[in-house]
Amino acid sequence: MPKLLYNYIIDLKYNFQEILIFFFFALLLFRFVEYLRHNREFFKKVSKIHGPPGLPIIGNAYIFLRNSADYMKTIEKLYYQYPKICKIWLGPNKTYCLLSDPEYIKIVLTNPKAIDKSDVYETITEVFGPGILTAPAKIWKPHRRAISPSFNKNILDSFVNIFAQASAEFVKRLREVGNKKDYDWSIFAKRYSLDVSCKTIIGVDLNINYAKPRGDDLGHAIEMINYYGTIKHLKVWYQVAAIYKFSSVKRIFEKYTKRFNKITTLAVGEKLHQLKENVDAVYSETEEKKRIPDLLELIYKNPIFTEESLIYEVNTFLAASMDTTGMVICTLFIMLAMHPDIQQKVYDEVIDAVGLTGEIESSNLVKMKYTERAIKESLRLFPPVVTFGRTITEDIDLGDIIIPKGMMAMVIPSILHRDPKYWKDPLTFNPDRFLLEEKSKRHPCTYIPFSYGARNCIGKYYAFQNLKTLTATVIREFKMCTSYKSVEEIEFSLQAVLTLTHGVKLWFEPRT
Ligand code: HEM
Repeated sequence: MPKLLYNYIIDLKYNFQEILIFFFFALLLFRFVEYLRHNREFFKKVSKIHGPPGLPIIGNAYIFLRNSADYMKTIEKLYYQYPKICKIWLGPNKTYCLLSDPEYIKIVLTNPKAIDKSDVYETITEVFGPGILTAPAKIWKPHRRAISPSFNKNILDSFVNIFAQASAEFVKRLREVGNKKDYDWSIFAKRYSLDVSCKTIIGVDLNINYAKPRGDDLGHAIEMINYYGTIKHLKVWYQVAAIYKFSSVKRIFEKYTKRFNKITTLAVGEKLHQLKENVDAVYSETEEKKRIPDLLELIYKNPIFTEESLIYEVNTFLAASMDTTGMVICTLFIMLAMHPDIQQKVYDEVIDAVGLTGEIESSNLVKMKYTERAIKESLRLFPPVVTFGRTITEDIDLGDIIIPKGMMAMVIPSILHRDPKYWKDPLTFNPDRFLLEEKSKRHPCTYIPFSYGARNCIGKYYAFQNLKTLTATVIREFKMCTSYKSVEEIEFSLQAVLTLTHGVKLWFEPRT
């Protein structure tokens, strides 16, 4: 090839590359300008909400390029730096407002324009399907209506028997390993919680393994899903589909998602088969009295549910109850261990209500008012659901400011519950904050461990009955001890459910 022609082709090739690059950036700029023009109204409204200055395209994402323990500190800083409401940009389609004013929180959480969940729940939906925790408003409404009657007081009180039996198993295990100081009690507590959930929700015993927690598939799968789901969400680079697609995080996450779904699909399928076979079963009066129908049995006949949607709901209940309740068990026991005087009061109340060996029933749980206040105070300092969010589907007027349609509202109970503006000596563990006369002095949205409004936690009463039963069973036989000295020492990180950074430093000494 003559040299001249060769040079000409090389030049053309490079020019062609330059032209391509030029067009690529021109297109990007054009799309960005179009995006700004199209969303002019939105940006105008958003600009009235204060927040940290953002960079073009990535907004405030640069602030969060750290690990999840630092995320909490960064968000806390923003919470106090921009009072009442703070705007946070995490890219062109991710505009959040962090709400810290209780009245704003109430307006949003009770607003029909804020029923849909925010993008924080995408990963949970991927795993568990659109159960009522994550479902969009049009599925959520009829499903919640159909499920709610099964969460009535009588039915949940009938579960106390199951909680008491499982608590006795828990205590049996404590007798064997309770004095171990380096034992991972969070796994143990979560196994207890999963065990009772399987028995009350699907009515099956999946042989949740207390003795060898890591060997049990279902519980381990949920933990892995939580862990890798959080990594996926918090590490900004995994938001780039191409990076996530080829990552080991995706591979492991999918492996455990499959494992979890295989187990629950099988269990629900078998249970539905059994229910359909026994549909005409007639029970004698005494049998009927003894029978404790599980939640699946109570809802499966409703025609709005398909077998697939029942699996989604069961998945949701298992996931929503295991880690939350498990974590409260740990933080409540740590708090009691750290405050021997309060532990003694709970012990005295339990002995008054049920004696040293009496059976625990719903009728004596009602008497445990101080224990209930201790659980509430523990939920104040350590709300297991660290954050929750809503997508705003129409503009919401907060009185002095508007949250525009398309924004996502976030609430962080773990920060709100320690805000000195609403809580005197916020880091002091004091169950008497929940005496009626004290409670009536506060705005209802200064304390929201179970959220607020139509999409609040459906399992709140269930959780209290369960926690009271377990606490009463354990405290009758053991003194709870911890090496934590103060609330300040107990750090936690921002995962789907609160996780203690330095572990659960608990052990149990038999009462003699
Ligand atoms: C102490 C334990 C618990 C805490 C702190 C807790 C907390 C919460 C919170 C904060 C929400 C709202 C999340 C949001 O707004 O996005 C929620 C929703 C939910 N929780 Fe719980 N939960 C607990 C136990 C349970 C239990 C035991 C069950 C089931 C047996 C359960 C089932 C649900 C369900 C199904 C939802 C979704 C409700 C809806 O959107 O209609 N939770 N929970």
